[in-house]
Parts: sequence; structure tokens; C-alpha cells
Amino acid sequence: MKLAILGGGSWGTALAILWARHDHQVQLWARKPEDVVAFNAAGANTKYLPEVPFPETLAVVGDLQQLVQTNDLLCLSIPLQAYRAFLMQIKPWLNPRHRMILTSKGIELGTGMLPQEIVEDVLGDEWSQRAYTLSGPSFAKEVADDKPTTVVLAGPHTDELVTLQEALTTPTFRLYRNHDVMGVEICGALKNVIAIASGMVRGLDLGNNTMAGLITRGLHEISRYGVRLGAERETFAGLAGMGDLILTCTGGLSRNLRVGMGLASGKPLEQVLHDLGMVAEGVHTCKSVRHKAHELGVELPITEVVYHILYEGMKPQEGLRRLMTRSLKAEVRKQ
Ligand SMILES: NC(=O)C1=CN([C@@H]2O[C@H](COP(=O)(O)OP(=O)(O)OC[C@H]3O[C@@H](n4cnc5c(N)ncnc54)[C@H](O)[C@@H]3O)[C@@H](O)[C@H]2O)C=CC1
Ligand SMILES: O=C(CO)COP(=O)(O)O
Repeated sequence: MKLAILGGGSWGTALAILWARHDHQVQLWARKPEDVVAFNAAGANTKYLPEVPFPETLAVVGDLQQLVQTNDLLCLSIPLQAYRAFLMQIKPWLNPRHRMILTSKGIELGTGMLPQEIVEDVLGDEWSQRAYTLSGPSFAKEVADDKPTTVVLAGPHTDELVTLQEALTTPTFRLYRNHDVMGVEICGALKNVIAIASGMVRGLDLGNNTMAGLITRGLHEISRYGVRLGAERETFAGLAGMGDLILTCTGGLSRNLRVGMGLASGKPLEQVLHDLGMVAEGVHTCKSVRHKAHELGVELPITEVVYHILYEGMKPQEGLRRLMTRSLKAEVRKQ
């Protein structure tokens, strides 16, 4: 298959390496001209995945228009908050043959939109049949290292979904299908907020009981929000839901987890993000999901506390005290 990966960060690069290794014709677009030159010269993404050499067939290119016009399958791997402007930029170059795979995880600030909703909003309703979402537990470095990984491809119930699933599966990267696009995207976005909280649990050395409780109640919170919006409950127990939540809350490679650890060490958010030097989607998602949850009247206690810590100066210890002293509840509540 011939495809273009748009986004030369950790995730776009890992996917490009993975699929180029498995005989697909892959071109990787990086935004900064100096990165295009440096990555091609080094034969590796020296900024985000320096230890993983490119397969010989992988080329990094800087001409976005040419790339879009010569590839029908586009894989979008840029930060979610950049989607709208980026899609508007490439819109004039798109034609009805184009298909898109959305690999970013988040919710847009200001609109509360998920990735697929942004695509339809910018490019038109017909894109509900032309865009697919890839999600699930998949750290870029481990994918690039060919560690066995299972993910989910969400999209319309068509033969094309099966074709893409078959084409993009490799011996170390196994795709499952799911038709619940909204559920899959909500899982991918909200797990990052819970992962920030998990970083605080880790940073404060609160132990395994706390972590297990956080992950479990976090999954409840994510499902409650998603089901209220019309997503299917089963999705939350799947790879995009429970799978990615476990990975991101427990895996040291998570950038969102590292944000939580930085905050627990007492550093201000700006400093933590500066030191990280990569995107941590949960920081913006926390704000957008909290806003939307207030509009909908859905209670998201962990997200609420993470919001106060990120944006209103609450100390992580105080956030924990708030969560532990909430009024007592039944474990499972009806919607
Ligand atoms: N890194 C990972 O393990 C995984 C990341 N993702 C998701 O993939 C998306 C991208 O994440 P990463 O590649 O990890 O981030 P990153 O921080 O490693 O790289 C971000 C890339 O986007 C580029 N970029 C930033 N602003 C841009 C703009 N306005 N227009 C075009 N390009 C822009 C940067 O130059 C950089 O190349 C995120 O939504 C993330 O949640 C999903 C699964 C795994
Ligand atoms: O989504 C991811 C793994 O599935 C990556 O998580 P982080 O963005 O927290 O590193």
C-alpha cells in the first residue's frame, strides 16, 4: 500500500517506520524544513526517535501539497489542537479518492469536538465515510521496536474498513475493527487526563492500591461520559478504553504520566511542559472535556480535580483529599 504519514513527531515516525518495514511505500511529512534535511541525513528522526534507524525505503519530505496530491491514503499524526488549521490548509488538495486515518488523541478546545468531528466540520459530512480512527495501547517507541502491539481501527461498517485492517496489520501490529468511532475517540482522549492523575499518584509514591483505584474509577468516569454522548459501553472495556488506560497510567514512556509526576514534584505546569518537549494531549483535553461535561451535567470527579491542579493552583495532595472525601456512592450508577 502507498501512504503518507503527516506529522514527523514520535507517533508519525513510529508508524512510518513500522509500515515501511513491512513493504508499504511510505512517505513521512515533517513540518520544519530543517528537520526534513536533518532526519534524511541521519537516517533517523533525531528529535523524537533517535535510536531507531529508518528502513531504506522510508523518505522524509517537506512538500505537503505534493505529498497530499500523490497519496490517496493520509495518516494524520499531529497534535489534535492543530487539526483544524492543518485540515483547512490541505483541503484544496483533497479529492474523492482520499482516505484518512486519524491517529491523534484529544478533544478540541473551544468546540469540544473529537478528531472525526473536526474532520467532518472542516471537510464536510461525506468524510464520515472516508476517515478512520486508529487508537489503543501503543507507545511509539515500542511500536518502532517491533514489540507486539494490539490496536483498534474505528470507522464505518464497510468492506473498506476490512481492507485497511488487513493491509495495515503486520506480524507485530495487530488491528481490530470497531464501528463505534465516537467511543474509541472518547477513550483515547480521556485516558490522557486520568494518566496525568496517575503520574501524581506515582510522583507522590502513593502505592499500588491508589493506582488500581484510580484506573478503575477513571474507567468508570470515561465510560459515563461516553455512554451519555451515545458511545457503546463495550468499547470502554476494549483496547482503546481499558487497554490504553492501563498502558498510559502505568507505562513510564507516557508523556501525560510524566506531566503528573512533574506537577507532583512541585514544578509549575509551564516548566513541566517545557522540560517534556513533546505533546501531552491530556493538558488541553482536561479543559475541553470538563467544559463539555459541565454543559451536559455529567459528573467527572477525577477530571475536575486534575483541572484544578493544572489550571487553578490546587496542590495534588488537596486534590486527592477531595476525591477521598466525596459523598459516598454506589459503585455502579445508572445513567
Ligand atoms: N507518541 C505516542 O506514543 C503516541 C501518540 N499518539 C498521538 O499522536 C499525536 C501526535 O503525538 P506525537 O507524535 O507523540 O507528538 P510529538 O510531540 O512527539 O510530535 C508532535 C509533532 O507534531 C508537529 N506539530 C506540532 N504542531 C504542528 C502543527 N501546527 N502543524 C503540523 N505539525 C505540527 C511537531 O513538529 C512534531 O513533529 C497526539 O495526539 C498523541 O496523543 C497516539 C498514540 C501513541
Ligand atoms: O497514547 C499513547 C499510547 O497509547 C501515548 O501516551 P502519551 O501521549 O501519554 O505518551
